[in-house]
Amino acid sequence: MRYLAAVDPLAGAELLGEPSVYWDYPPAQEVVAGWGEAGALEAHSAQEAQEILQRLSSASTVRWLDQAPACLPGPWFGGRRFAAEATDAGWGAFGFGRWTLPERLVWREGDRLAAAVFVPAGPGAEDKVRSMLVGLGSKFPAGPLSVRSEPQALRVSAGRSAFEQSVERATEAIASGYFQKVVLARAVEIEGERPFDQVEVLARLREQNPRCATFLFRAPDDTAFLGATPETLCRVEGRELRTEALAGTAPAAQAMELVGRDKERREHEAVVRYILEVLSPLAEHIDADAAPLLLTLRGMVHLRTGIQASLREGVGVAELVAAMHPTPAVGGTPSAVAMSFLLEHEGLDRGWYAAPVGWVGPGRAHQMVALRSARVKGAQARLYVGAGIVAGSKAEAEWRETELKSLTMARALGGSEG
Ligand SMILES: C=C(O[C@@H]1C=C(C(=O)O)C=C[C@H]1O)C(=O)O
Repeated sequence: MRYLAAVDPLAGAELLGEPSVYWDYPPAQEVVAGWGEAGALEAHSAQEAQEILQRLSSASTVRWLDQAPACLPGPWFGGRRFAAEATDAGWGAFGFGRWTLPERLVWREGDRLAAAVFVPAGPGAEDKVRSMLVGLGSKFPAGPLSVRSEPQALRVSAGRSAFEQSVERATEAIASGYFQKVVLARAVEIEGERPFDQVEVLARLREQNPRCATFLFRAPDDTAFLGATPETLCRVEGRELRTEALAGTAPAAQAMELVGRDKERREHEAVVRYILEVLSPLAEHIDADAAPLLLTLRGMVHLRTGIQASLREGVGVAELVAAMHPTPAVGGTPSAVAMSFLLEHEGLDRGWYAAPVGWVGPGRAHQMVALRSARVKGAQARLYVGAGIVAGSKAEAEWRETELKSLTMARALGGSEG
């Protein structure tokens, strides 16, 4: 690795083109961009995904020529599907799960940027790494990325009546006692006047959503999955775990009422209870906030309960993801019944939406729940949004909530500041 005289990993796009991965989470000062692919691991099932996470988090998969960096976010980046059943060919290249080791990686370390280059081991590898690193250092743009393009008009299509019908079906099933909560999602098809400039979309997402993780993962067919999500599934540092329950939503103007609303409190409590329950066999000690606080985002607020734990020996990101996903913030309660309801009635292949995405390295990992996100190829974007349904949910209000959530991506895709 070497340090760069530069300030913004994303500015590397001016030299290297669209990145293959991007991850920017200001609350933990994780900012990293990657180009190319020195290695990739693909999972075909939840079991294989777990094995890959286990392997990437237990021992170093790379050999550093000099000192290993202390707080690199990565070096592996990827995600997995929400559920196994795949019906949308647009997700095909992402596989069930996929993790990549970029060829070039640039990240923030304190107030500096660091860079690393990875190549497959073999004769001449060391020389290649050193010369690529020198090349990267001498050409990497020094300033921040400048956003240039004009806002563009978007053509948007979404199926309101189908969504509202599913909400009604869900509230009936809840009233009949089949389950207590289910999170219903829908897709919004968006077409731009010209191909989306993914780098600019990322730049706007990070600027407009400083409390979220702005992310991008690129599949081998060049389809990108990107977004700005507020929800951490698990952040692991050795034996220390940080997680959260994030559920219950209101427009920003109704922030003060949200804490007292019964329906939103029930939606939220379902998530807190579930997380505490699944963590209990995995942790020596768990600490949860006594009551939810407001998490304020652009235009909306959520109820958030912060949860920390000391993990038992041998428990890492792989065991956590296997136990926690899907939480009732994106699935439902009881989980298995809600998941089969989704399979039957949601009529949507969520792909990587609402599933764990993030980075992983030896003993450290950060997995977030991929919300407020879209699959983008050329001028086409397929955006995903959902809302928690409990007893008392009204179809129209849930529709409005998903509309509100869709603005995070729509604003960034259209280039508007609003
Ligand atoms: C499902 C989404 O968000 C989730 C559902 C929420 C809710 O129902 O209140 C709030 C935050 C997220 O846990 C989404 O953004 O698509």
